Order: sequence, then C-alpha cells, then structure tokens
Amino acid sequence: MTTGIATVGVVGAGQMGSGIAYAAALGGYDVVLYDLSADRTEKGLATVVKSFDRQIAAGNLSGADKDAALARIRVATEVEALAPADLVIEAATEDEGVKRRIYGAICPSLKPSAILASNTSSISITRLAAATDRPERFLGIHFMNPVPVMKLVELVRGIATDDETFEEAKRFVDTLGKVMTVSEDFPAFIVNRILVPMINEAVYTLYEGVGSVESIDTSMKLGANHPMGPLQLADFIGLDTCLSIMQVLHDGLSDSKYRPCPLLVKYVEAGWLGRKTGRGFYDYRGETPVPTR
Ligand SMILES: CC(=O)CC(=O)SCCNC(=O)CCNC(=O)[C@H](O)C(C)(C)COP(=O)(O)OP(=O)(O)OC[C@H]1O[C@@H](n2cnc3c(N)ncnc32)[C@H](O)[C@@H]1OP(=O)(O)O
Ligand SMILES: NC(=O)C1=CN([C@@H]2O[C@H](COP(=O)(O)OP(=O)(O)OC[C@H]3O[C@@H](n4cnc5c(N)ncnc54)[C@H](OP(=O)(O)O)[C@@H]3O)[C@@H](O)[C@H]2O)C=CC1
Repeated sequence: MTTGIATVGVVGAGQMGSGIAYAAALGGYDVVLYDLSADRTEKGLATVVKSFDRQIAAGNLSGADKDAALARIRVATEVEALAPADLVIEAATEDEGVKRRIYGAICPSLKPSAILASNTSSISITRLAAATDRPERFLGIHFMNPVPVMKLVELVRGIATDDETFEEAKRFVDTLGKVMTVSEDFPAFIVNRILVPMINEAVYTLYEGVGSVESIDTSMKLGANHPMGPLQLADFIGLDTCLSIMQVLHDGLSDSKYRPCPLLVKYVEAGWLGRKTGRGFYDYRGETPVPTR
C-alpha cells in the first residue's frame, strides 16, 4: 500500500518520538524531529542512531540502510519546521495540558490537509482532537516501546475522525511493516487498559511486602514467560507515564480498582522515573541494575 504522505513530523524527541522517527525514516519518509531544545533533539537523534546500530548488530539492517534513513531525518526546535509535514505525530509527555498546548502552538504552521496524530498511551482522542483546528483529521497512532522491535500499532478514532484520515493512517502503519489493531476511544485503549493495571498490581505487591523487587520480576519472567519483569518494564516505560495512565484510568472509569499504588506516586514525586532518569525500581547508574528497595 502507498500513502499520500511524504514528510512525517514528530513532536517530542524522547523514547517514543525517537523510535517513531526511526521507523518513519526506515519506511522511506522524510522526517522532521521537533522538540523544545537542541539538547533534546540531539539526544533523540543519538537514540535513533543507537537503535540503527542495534539492528545492524542483530543482522536485520545494513550500514547503507542506516545511512539512507538517517539522511531523511532533520531535527528542529522551531514549530515552523513542521510546515511541510503531511502527517504530524505528537509524542510528548503524557500530560493533557502539555499536549493541548502543543497543538495550539503547531496547528497554525501546518498544512490544512495535514493529519495530526497523538502517540498518547491513554488520553481521550476525542478530547485531544477538540483542542486542534482539525478534529476530522486527528486520531491516535499508538506505537509500542521500543518502537524498532515492537510490531504493534494501535489506531484510535475520535468521534470526529473521518474515514479518509483513518484509511490514510492504516496505509501509513502498513508501510512501516507494523501490525495494526483498532481500539475504541476509551481510557488507555486496549494494551494499557490490561498491561498497566498489572504493573500497578506489581507495585502494590512490592508496597505490601509480598515480595522483593527481584522476586516479583523473576516470578513473572520465569513464571509467566514475560520478557521483562513488571517492575523492570515500568522503569523502561517511565514511572511518570505509568502513573499518568493509572490516573487516566481511575478518573475516566471512576473505579477504585485503578487507584495508583502510593509507592508509584512516591517514586514519581522523588523524580525516580526509571531508565530515563537513571533510577526507578532499579538503579541503572552502575554496571548492572540494582533494586532500589
Ligand atoms: C506504555 C505504552 O503506551 C505502551 C507500551 O509500549 S507498553 C510496553 C510494551 N513493551 C514491552 O512489553 C517490552 C517488553 N520487553 C521486550 O520485549 C524485550 O525485553 C525487548 C524487545 C525490549 C528487548 O529484548 P531482548 O531480547 O532483551 O533484546 P536485547 O537486544 O537484549 O535488549 C536489550 C536492550 O536493548 C533494548 N532494545 C532492544 N532492541 C532495541 C531497539 N532496536 N531499539 C531500542 N531499544 C532496543 C532493550 O530494551 C534493552 O535496553 P538497554 O540496551 O538499554 O538495556
Ligand atoms: N514510554 C513508553 O513506553 C510509551 C509511551 N507512549 C506515549 O508516548 C508519549 C511520549 O512518551 P515518552 O517518549 O516515553 O516520554 P519522554 O518523557 O521520554 O519524552 C517526552 C518528550 O517530549 C518532550 N516535550 C515535553 N513538552 C514538549 C513540548 N511542549 N513540545 C515538544 N516536546 C515536548 C520532552 O521534553 P522534556 O523532557 O524537556 O520535557 C521529551 O523530550 C506519551 O504520550 C506516552 O504516553 C506510548 C507508548 C509507549
């Protein structure tokens, strides 16, 4: 399948934004990777390079693939750089206020025909769309972490998303070689509605003293064949993102079973957000990760 998309804008050069830039460039699209500051965009680009090198080491890509894809990526700290984009995917912090402010800042620079999507883990697509000048051309295109190796992309239509936009997004996901599922626009969609309450339950298991960090993660890796233990995965996702998702579920579904574990709140309050800050349930600053409890 081909698309009418030539240039993809990515807003937010963090874990997910850099992964989406990697996938779009590898898929043959020109990419504008935008963030607020040059040190963020440079860090994001370095993550893209690291992912290419991992895939080369694994024998999945050649050096020529990497060079050609990197040549298609441009970094930017001015919203005007997003003007040529036919599709813009916002992958900024999981905070509704941040996302709404981004849409207000970038929409005036975008082509009227450009599709605007959010990589949000959980927030209402319908509500986010209402904060843009193009609700009919807005939807959720939800990649999984780490984008280079995870096959799934969840598509989520808001109440206003039109068929043409949805069909173009499906074609785009297909050109990346990803597998698409469709979720209705309910809090945390499908993957995170199931996965993040499990992670929250693992934090409660630690908080109540049922097990240690290592016993909880080892139990789920060897007992349920998970590739990462739930606490290791929480650190990988980002504890701030995990907490935001639980708060969206708790508020959106008004069910106390989604109340975030107080220990998760405490780690986020301490700024211990996991890998991205060097410390979460594990301390990553030494040779090997060490449990912080
Ligand atoms: C929160 C949301 O909104 C939705 C979500 O994404 S939920 C999270 C979904 N993701 C998961 O569940 C991931 C579960 N983990 C896994 O599948 C595997 O551990 C993994 C694929 C990430 C790595 O598999 P593995 O066999 O350990 O591969 P390996 O190469 O040894 O990975 C080791 C490292 O590379 C990372 N990784 C592997 N390939 C990568 C790539 N191409 N690019 C970036 N990171 C990569 C791993 O995370 C790990 O990170 P560090 O190097 O920083 O330690
Ligand atoms: N982490 C995960 O496993 C997954 C996350 N997601 C979703 O993807 C999105 C991004 O998550 P993730 O990459 O983990 O988050 P990160 O914290 O790694 O990256 C967020 C990036 O957005 C930047 N940012 C913040 N405000 C703005 C702004 N106003 N304009 C431009 N950039 C901004 C941040 O900069 P700064 O740090 O300076 O604030 C940071 O570089 C979230 O919506 C999250 O829910 C989806 C799937 C998986």
